[in-house]
Amino acid sequence: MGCSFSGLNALYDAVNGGGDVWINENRFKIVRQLGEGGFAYVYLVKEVVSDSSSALANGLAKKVKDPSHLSDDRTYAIKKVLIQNNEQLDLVRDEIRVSSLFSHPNLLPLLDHTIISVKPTQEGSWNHEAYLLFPVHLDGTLLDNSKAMTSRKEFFSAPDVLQIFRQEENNSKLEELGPENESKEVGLKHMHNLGPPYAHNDVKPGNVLLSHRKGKCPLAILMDFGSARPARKQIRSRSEALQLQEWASEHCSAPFRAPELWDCPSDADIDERTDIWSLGCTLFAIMYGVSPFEYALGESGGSLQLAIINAQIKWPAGPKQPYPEEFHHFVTWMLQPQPALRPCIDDIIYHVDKLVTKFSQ
Ligand SMILES: Nc1ncnc2c1ncn2[C@@H]1O[C@H](COP(=O)(O)OP(=O)(O)OP(=O)(O)O)[C@@H](O)[C@H]1O
Repeated sequence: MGCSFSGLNALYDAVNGGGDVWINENRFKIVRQLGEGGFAYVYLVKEVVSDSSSALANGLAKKVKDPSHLSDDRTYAIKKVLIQNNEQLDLVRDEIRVSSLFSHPNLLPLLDHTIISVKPTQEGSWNHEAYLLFPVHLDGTLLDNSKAMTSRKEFFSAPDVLQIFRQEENNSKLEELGPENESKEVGLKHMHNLGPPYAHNDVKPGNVLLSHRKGKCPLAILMDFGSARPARKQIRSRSEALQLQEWASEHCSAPFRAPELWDCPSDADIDERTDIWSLGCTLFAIMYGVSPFEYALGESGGSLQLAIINAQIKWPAGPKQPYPEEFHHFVTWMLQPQPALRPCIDDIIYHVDKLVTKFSQ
């Protein structure tokens, strides 16, 4: 993936003037900041078109393959990534390359991107900025939503937990798209079933955007493919194991990180079930607002790594349990510390469908 330098000066001047951002031939006005990450800022933007009557036929519409990704009011999200060295540049290029592999209603699509050089660093090498354009979802992440619930001492209802997790309703849309999309699947299954299978590697409530819909359960959209990689790795030496652990410590959020990524044996077959562990932690967090291991350590603290390696799970006690025992068993099943015994995404979908039948009536 090469850098695009089109519109370089216009883009640089506009951004520094605090006004518009150009991504290739399209111009966007920054409305406000939506969030920020490690080296990134995310803005709500509005596409600027010269002739508003033909807005949806021009500009971005010419660029975006799937018209359902275009917004009626021309608002989008732009993620601006600050790049200081070649390693960071490679990471952004990976994020762009990997994002273009997926097309699924539960995976946030990358609509367009540009990488520009901005100014030389003191050492004389160039700094870059990447601008990534996405559909915008203004109802916050699953983390924002579950934190708000927890602070009000409220819980998602049992059927809502299952619907958010399963996303079945949304996927009936897939069946309308044609036979190749006929199987009811969630976004993660789409990634795990690619050839080769990809792992997201950072499944957590902060990486799931929610979009509320009238009379339906919220649409959950997995984002942030910066850490997604081919999932299957054969580890055959101590140094390969340490390399994997080091990579995971930088890319996989600690409270949601699978045990084999904390303490990898020198002879191990790693696969996409690292994501199933994170999915189990995410389901716990939909119910109780935090990862199970942060919950188990509580205020007294302790080693997160040990709690995870020992699969030390604790359930909220009390006479009024918001969720049936089956939900706890389901989470415990996903949090199987031995990866070879952990279920895969097809098992999860089969099981959650049984729970939906039982608890969503
Ligand atoms: N498409 C979007 N629509 C609405 N808000 C968004 C969108 N993308 C990102 N955000 C907001 O911006 C925040 C940061 O985005 P993102 O997680 O992609 O950045 P990051 O640098 O990869 O973060 P991290 O360092 O946590 O991995 C999100 O938590 C979310 O609140």
